[in-house]
Amino acid sequence: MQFPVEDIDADELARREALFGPLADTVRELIDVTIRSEADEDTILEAAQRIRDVTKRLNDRRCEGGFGVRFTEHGHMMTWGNAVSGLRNAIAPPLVVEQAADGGMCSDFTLGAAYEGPPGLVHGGVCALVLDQVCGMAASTAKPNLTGTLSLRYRRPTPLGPVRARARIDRIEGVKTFVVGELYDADGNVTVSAEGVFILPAWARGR
Ligand SMILES: CCCCCCCCCC(=O)SCCNC(=O)CCNC(=O)[C@H](O)C(C)(C)COP(=O)(O)OP(=O)(O)OC[C@H]1O[C@@H](n2cnc3c(N)ncnc32)[C@H](O)[C@@H]1OP(=O)(O)O
Repeated sequence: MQFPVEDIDADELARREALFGPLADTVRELIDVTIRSEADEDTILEAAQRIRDVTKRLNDRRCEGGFGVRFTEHGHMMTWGNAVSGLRNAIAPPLVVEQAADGGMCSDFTLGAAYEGPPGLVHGGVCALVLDQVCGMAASTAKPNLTGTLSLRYRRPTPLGPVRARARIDRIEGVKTFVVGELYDADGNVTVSAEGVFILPAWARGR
C-alpha cells in the first residue's frame, strides 16, 4: 500500500481545500437535485448536455486510479477520495468525525435523498458504510487498522435527515481491536448497532 507525500505547505493545502471542497459540495447538490428535480424536459436535456461538457473539461487532466491516502510534508493526512468523509468525494455525505469526550469517535451529519433505501429511510448498506468508517477511525487513532469483521444489528429504521454515529474501542487483543458503534436518529434512538474486529495488517506490523 502506497502513501505518497506531496511537497505542499499549509497555505497550498488551504488553497486546495478551498478549491476542491466547494466543487464536491456543488456536485453533491447536483446529485440531490438529479434525484428530486421536477423541471421540464428541455431543462433536463440542456442540463445533461452542459454537465457532459464540463465533465469533459475536468477530465482533460486527472490522476490515475483513486485519489489514495496522501500526506503533506508536515504529516497532514489527505483522505480526499474517501467514500464517507472525502473532501473531494461528492458521494460522501460527507462526515466530519471528531473525538468524543469518552475517547471514541462521533459525527453528526445529514443523509438526504441520495442515501435512500426503503421510502424515506436510509439504505442499510449506507448505514454499514458509515459505521465501518467511524468504527475504523475509532480503531485507528494510533495505527491503521483494517476492517476484518463488521457485524450489524438493524434495530429500527433510520429516517433520512439528521443522523449521529458514535464508535469506541471495547478492547484490544494483540493485533485485533474490538470496536462497538451505533447510529442514532434525530430523536436520539439507536437505529443500528455495530460490533467490529479491526486488524493491524501483517504488512503494517513492526512499522
Ligand atoms: C488510515 C486511516 C484509517 C481510517 C479508517 C478507515 C476505515 C475504513 C475501514 C475499511 O473500509 S478497511 C477496508 C475493508 N477491509 C479490508 O479490505 C480488509 C481485507 N482483509 C485483509 O487485508 C486481511 O485479511 C486482514 C488485514 C483483515 C487480516 O490479514 P492478516 O494477514 O494481517 O491477518 P492474520 O492472518 O495475521 O491474523 C491476525 C489475527 O487477526 C485474526 N483475523 C484475521 N482476519 C480476520 C477477520 N477477517 N476477522 C476477524 N479476525 C481476523 C486472525 O485470526 C488472527 O488472530 P489471532 O492474533 O488471535 O491469531
